[in-house]
Amino acid sequence: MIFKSINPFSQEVIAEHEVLTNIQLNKKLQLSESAFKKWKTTSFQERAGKLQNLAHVLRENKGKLGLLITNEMGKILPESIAEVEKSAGNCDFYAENAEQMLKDEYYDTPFKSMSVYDPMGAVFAIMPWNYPFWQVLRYAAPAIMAGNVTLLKHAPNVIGCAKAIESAFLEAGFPEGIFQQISIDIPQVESVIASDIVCGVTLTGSEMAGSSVASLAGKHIKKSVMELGGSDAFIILNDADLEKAATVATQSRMLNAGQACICAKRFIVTEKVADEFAALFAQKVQLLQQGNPLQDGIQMGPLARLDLADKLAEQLEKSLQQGAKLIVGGEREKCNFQPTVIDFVDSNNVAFQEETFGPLATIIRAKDENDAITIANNHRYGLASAIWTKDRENALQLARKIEAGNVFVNSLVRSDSRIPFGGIKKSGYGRELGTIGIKEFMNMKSLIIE
Ligand SMILES: O=CCCC(=O)O
Repeated sequence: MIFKSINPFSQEVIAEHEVLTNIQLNKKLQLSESAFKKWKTTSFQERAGKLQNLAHVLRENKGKLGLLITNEMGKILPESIAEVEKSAGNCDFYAENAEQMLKDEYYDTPFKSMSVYDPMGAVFAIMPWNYPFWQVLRYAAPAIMAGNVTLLKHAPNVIGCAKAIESAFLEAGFPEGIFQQISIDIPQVESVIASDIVCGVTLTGSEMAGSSVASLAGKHIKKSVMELGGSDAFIILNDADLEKAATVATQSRMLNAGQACICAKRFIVTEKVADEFAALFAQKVQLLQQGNPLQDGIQMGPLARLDLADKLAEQLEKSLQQGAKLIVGGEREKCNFQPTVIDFVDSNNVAFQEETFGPLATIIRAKDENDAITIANNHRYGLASAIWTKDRENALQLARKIEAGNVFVNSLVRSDSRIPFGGIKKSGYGRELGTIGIKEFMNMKSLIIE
């Protein structure tokens, strides 16, 4: 069996990658085990030196790696290069901070008591194609700094990126087996999870993939972190700076051609300012230049695969049948989906209920502030949200009422190495990034000494 990398803009097959046989997979698992035995004994200093080398290798090659990302999944070249830089930044962050984050913790007891953090083995990662470098370095940098090793099953359409990341680790001086990419098919996933060397599973992907992988992790008593879908609310209140909100709304929905879990998907606007916001938003979305992601000046490339464009087109058609009004875009040619805005969406509409993974923005009109929060929370997902208002105090009160893992006020929702990231409800559980991110796959061992 082979996985094909297909350039979504040209539809050319750019590479073919063979799926590992079970014998080859077992060898990789054995290599993980022997690599872990040595790696867990290395000092933070040694690991940090290698991770900083990796950051350097990524930055030195950002042009070439950026081009690979764009060719495999279609995002515009500047976004691809920025993704490589952000990944390098995450390596630096954990290289600099891991030792402090994992220092022993002492307790106030009449006897001596403390907790120490031990690495546990191989973190098995199942990662998506939308940020093929960032999603990987986001979990791998902390896992490896903590003394764990890792096995990556990347999405079949970005195996070239997976191989390039593995090569970058080797070029940075990491011993073989610390980071391994494994091109495997879905039926092989359980054997990896079941393997004794695997201490846990981290998955970024769809709710359906999360549910089945989390079940397997449960069956084999392995910890899991799930970063799943989202339908983030972008709430605009009467006193918001509408011009700025519309600019950030455009960015937040359309970046990466709308293919991010944390793209704003539901624009919930209070009635008083809804017409004005809709007009500003439509104007900005209409100006976006869509086309060849390698061409200067292009702001949005194609969707990553034809089936994704088919699904979005279907969601758009249904939502219009259900009463939404098309105000911008709506056309689609192969993987190129016009940036689109629909208005007068209600909570029964498919574009409200389902995650829309592409450049389709939905405007929902709310009676007032309380209604806006109720609408935002009336959803199966709870990844992130944004609130736009000039009243910062009120914003903080409202932010506390939002059911999501992250809430941003007057700002673009984004991930940041320093800040925990993850969701609730069907958006998953566990956290990546920050201090909590590095502790997810550690044995917090308590020591009590009388
Ligand atoms: O797809 C979601 C991840 C986006 C990010 O971490 O910035």
